[in-house]
Amino acid sequence: MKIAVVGAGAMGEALLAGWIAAGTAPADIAIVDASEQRVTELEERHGVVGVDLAAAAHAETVVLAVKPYQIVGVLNDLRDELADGTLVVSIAAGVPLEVLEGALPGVAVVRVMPNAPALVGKGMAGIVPGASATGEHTATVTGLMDAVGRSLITDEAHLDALTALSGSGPAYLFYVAEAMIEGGVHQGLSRAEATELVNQTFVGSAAMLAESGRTATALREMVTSPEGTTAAALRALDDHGVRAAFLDAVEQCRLRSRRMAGR
Ligand SMILES: NC(=O)C1=CN([C@@H]2O[C@H](COP(=O)(O)OP(=O)(O)OC[C@H]3O[C@@H](n4cnc5c(N)ncnc54)[C@H](OP(=O)(O)O)[C@@H]3O)[C@@H](O)[C@H]2O)C=CC1
Ligand SMILES: O=C(O)[C@@H]1CCC=N1
Repeated sequence: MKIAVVGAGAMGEALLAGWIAAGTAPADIAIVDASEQRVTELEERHGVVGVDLAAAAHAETVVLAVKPYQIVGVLNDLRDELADGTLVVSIAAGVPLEVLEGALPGVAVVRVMPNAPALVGKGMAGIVPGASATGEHTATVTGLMDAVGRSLITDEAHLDALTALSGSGPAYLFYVAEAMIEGGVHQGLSRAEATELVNQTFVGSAAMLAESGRTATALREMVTSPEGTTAAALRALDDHGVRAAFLDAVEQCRLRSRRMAGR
């Protein structure tokens, strides 16, 4: 078994589905979850194999995808079961290497902050290798994350801020999409029409950010005709302090990530 995902919730499923879409055989992926029903659901949906933690501990790479407050319990259960040479990856927000490595002395550990678009091969992940992780371990993790999007090797000191942009960021964008759809409904469009208009506007705008080689500012200016409709809309967003709200949201997210670790 190549990969074991411990905690097959929203992000665990996004990663394993992304890996399968990228060519990993489902039989090479094992899952462990507190809920038997969830295991059966994912076995049926993806063809992966449900195992217990002792079996998962013999995978080449064990990905810990439980909630942050559940990690320590899992680490304690895992410690005596881990096979020699197993690489442990934690995707838990806010749980520092100090805690992970303290619970698994001598084990190669890598911290990763992935994001939900890994599900569709467009993820963005931050990677922080622990003290016992070799270049080969880091390359393994980079390979796993690049298979479902892109990755960046960073310092642990920057991981809370990275979480506040790419980790939680998809939720901010879905929130903006929801609000725009609501705006369209308020202006008389059907919900289906508004949804199609907004979803495709996100797809097109994201493609421009990715492919045009231009900055967000240049692209925003391109849409904003002098004395035009967009300028009127952006003025309303500024009047409502939307930019400041985003600055604060990113800060609150970073602080929450820090607080989760008790730092
Ligand atoms: N959601 C996201 O977009 C992202 C999440 N993350 C990180 O991923 C982790 C998981 O988040 P998310 O997927 O949203 O959370 P979920 O609650 O959806 O997933 C966690 C899963 O782990 C299960 N679980 C709990 N305890 C155990 C255990 N002892 N052994 C095995 N499975 C267990 C849970 O079961 P039950 O519900 O029954 O407790 C649940 O199915 C978090 O640490 C989060 O910080 C990182 C980046 C992005
Ligand atoms: O909301 C959370 O805590 C997780 C971590 C990053 C995205 N979701």
